[in-house]
Amino acid sequence: MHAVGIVAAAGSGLRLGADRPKALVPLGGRALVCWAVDTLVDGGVRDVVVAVPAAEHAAFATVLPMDVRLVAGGATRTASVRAALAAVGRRADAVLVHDAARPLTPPDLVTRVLDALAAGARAVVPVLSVVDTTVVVDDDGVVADTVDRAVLRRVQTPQGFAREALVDAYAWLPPDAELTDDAAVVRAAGIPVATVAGDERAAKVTVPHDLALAELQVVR
Ligand SMILES: Nc1ccn([C@@H]2O[C@H](COP(=O)(O)OP(=O)(O)OP(=O)(O)O)[C@@H](O)[C@H]2O)c(=O)n1
Ligand SMILES: C[C@](O)(CO)[C@H](O)COP(=O)(O)O
Repeated sequence: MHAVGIVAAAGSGLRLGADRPKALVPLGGRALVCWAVDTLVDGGVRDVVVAVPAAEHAAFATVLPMDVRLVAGGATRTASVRAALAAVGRRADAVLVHDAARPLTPPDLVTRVLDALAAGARAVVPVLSVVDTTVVVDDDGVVADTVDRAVLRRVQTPQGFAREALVDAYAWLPPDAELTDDAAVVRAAGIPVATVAGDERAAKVTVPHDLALAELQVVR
């Protein structure tokens, strides 16, 4: 199977509040985006396209290896992945979409996703169970209900797709649509999404505390 990786790295990182785009923020001395690319490459996905903020192409080109292709991302994650997908050639059977914001994702998660695709899944996401009691809160901040968490899962990346399924789903999606992940795009297009076990180490760096935790994992 020939798999191409897409790294969504064009976000600004408002919630992190750093002095540069989140994907360029250092972790253990290396930009988050470099960790994300390494995860894909170490997991066996050597052809990688990275969606970067249009104005930051040069800065990303400086930190990333020469053979990684850069494309200008969009205003939303959906638009960024759409732009990167346009750069994926027809020779690819599979596409793995990963967040730059998940720097410590172990390569064996990539392997699990690839294995599920090789076994016939057209779309696959890594998921984790919900470990806390989970409630619905009304507009006044009052608990309205307790949810049956046994059926809930937290969704991570990399998410894997048969290339044609992902291309067809994005072609079907209205141009200005914004969904939080790519599994939602293919599901909206009617394609079933399988799951594999996620990994807590694939946690997303969203707020400053997440980066501090990631630094603790890097400095052993
Ligand atoms: N226009 C965008 C927005 C997000 N992303 C990417 O999607 C991933 C997940 O998004 P998130 O963690 O929410 O990143 P940001 O959008 O940068 O964060 P914030 O919402 O705090 O600004 C990140 O790797 C981010 O770079 C992207 O490629 N293009
Ligand atoms: C793609 C993703 O990381 C899967 O969990 C997530 O949906 C990104 O969402 P965010 O709210 O933009 O961080």
